Amino acid sequence: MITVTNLHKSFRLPVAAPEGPFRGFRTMLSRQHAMKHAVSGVNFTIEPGEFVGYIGPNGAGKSTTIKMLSGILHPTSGEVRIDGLNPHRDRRRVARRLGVLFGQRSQLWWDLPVRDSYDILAAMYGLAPAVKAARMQELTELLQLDEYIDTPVRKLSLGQRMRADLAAALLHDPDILFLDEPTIGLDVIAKRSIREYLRNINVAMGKTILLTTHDMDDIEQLCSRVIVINQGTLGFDGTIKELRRRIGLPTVIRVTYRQKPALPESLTSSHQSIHTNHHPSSHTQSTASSHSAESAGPIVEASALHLLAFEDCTVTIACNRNELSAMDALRLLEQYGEIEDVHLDEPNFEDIIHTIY
Ligand SMILES: Nc1ncnc2c1ncn2[C@@H]1O[C@H](COP(=O)(O)OP(=O)(O)OP(=O)(O)O)[C@@H](O)[C@H]1O
Repeated sequence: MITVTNLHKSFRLPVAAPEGPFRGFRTMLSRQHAMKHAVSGVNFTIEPGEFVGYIGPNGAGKSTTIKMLSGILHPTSGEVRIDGLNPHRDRRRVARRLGVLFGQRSQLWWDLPVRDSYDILAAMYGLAPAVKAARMQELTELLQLDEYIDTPVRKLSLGQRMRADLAAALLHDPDILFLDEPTIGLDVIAKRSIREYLRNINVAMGKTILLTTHDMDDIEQLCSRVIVINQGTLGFDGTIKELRRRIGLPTVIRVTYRQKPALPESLTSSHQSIHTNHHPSSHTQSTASSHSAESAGPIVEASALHLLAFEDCTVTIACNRNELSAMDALRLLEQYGEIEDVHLDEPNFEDIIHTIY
């Protein structure tokens, strides 16, 4: 189990010297310093087997937290415990339980064939030859290492390099993985396969995973729970479903009737009154959708059903799922004519995140 209690990390930074010649040099010599509070009072607990997304905008404090969790940085105050151990003080014992992957930096030896990096890492972890062989076999099957195991790391594609790094993080069979942007820069196909591996590592191998990423599809497809950090403090900790509910962005429902429906006054009078941050995805764009996309105002008003557009036989409404289920909304709409086609457009997860950053 991972516990983080009132965690703080501040960096002391020199204050920039006034404009003028040799500014950089004068800043270096300056005795004036300011404190940068990268992480301020963060608390969370992660249970064994969880797959948790740790997200936030650039500079939010994600990497700093991961570095404190893995013992690379010492907290200014507060506490981190990995199965009761302090990652800074018990670094060796914690290192055996942890696998870490930094997507932007490889832990493999650049000029050596991939296989040689695993030999070095196995020696560093003191793995017995039989144990190492068994691990390599398992990882080769899981991550298809065969195709490039004898290739120098510098010659691998980014997708292959990420798989090779993932194997390196798993070689000593840690219980916990910290993954910092494991899909960064990958194309759609490579992203899909890395996600598949990660899901397997979590479900089949039972590893606990903490994942930081800027790719909201990673979070939506992999994580059962999401923790949001912004300017060093936690803004949300819960499931994606709870996050959707909390933000309350509307679901857009587009209904096409067989004939032009007779909408009641109460509904038509709600036309134009909607303000939403909802940006429908491209495949659902319609006149009504672009209407809603253009108005980036406050989150939808309290009333349950709002008319966004009414053109010929097509009616587009927004409904707040906290107040009315999509089924109930459809039952209401059914009263005004025979429905031919229905399209449901859930709030885009990117939009939800956008509202809390
Ligand atoms: N060693 C350091 N010295 C000074 N400031 C630092 C140091 N490391 C991080 N910071 C600052 O702390 C803040 C948090 O940085 P951190 O790298 O944790 O953010 P992040 O959420 O991982 O961002 P990104 O998504 O861009 O990687 C930033 O303002 C950063 O400039």
